[in-house]
Amino acid sequence: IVQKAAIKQELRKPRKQDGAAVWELIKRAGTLDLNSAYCYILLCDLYKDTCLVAEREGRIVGFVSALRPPGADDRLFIWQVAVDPGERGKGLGRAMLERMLATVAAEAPVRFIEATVSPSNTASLRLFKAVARELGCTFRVSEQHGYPAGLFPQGQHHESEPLVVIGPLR
Ligand SMILES: CC(=O)NCC[C@H](N)C(=O)O
Repeated sequence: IVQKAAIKQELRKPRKQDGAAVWELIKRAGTLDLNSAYCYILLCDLYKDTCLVAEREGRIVGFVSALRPPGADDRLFIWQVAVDPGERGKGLGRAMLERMLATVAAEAPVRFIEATVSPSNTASLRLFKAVARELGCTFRVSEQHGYPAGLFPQGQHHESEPLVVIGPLR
């Protein structure tokens, strides 16, 4: 039996000093939209209450950015979930989302967790489905919502980003 390697990392709120390492992680992850380093420094500073990093032996190996959409105070929009390629398959993504939910819900109730996930990002879809199962509530993908490919600049050939909705959470 292959024992799942014990996950030895710390999940914590980011600091602006983590921004550059988060940018490097997103670049390594390769499946996400790489935002500017400035964007990640700002997220780790001004949005630290709804962001989280996983640090292992001094390296940033995981990151989640989220926000409360203005005017929808019972929703939590998960922007990016990034796991270092070397740390995949150990439940880190799920551990980070569960910690994020627990932290944010302690401040104010969360009834719906939302995200956009491209069809090719099957690992991310599996992760959100697992979180929905864990929470005992429905998971659905709404093609009408989210960000269709047509919203992106022609030359980028960006995939569509359908909206994933988990909830209502009990
Ligand atoms: C949940 C998640 O990681 N979504 C990714 C959205 C988008 N492609 C991005 O990378 O920001």
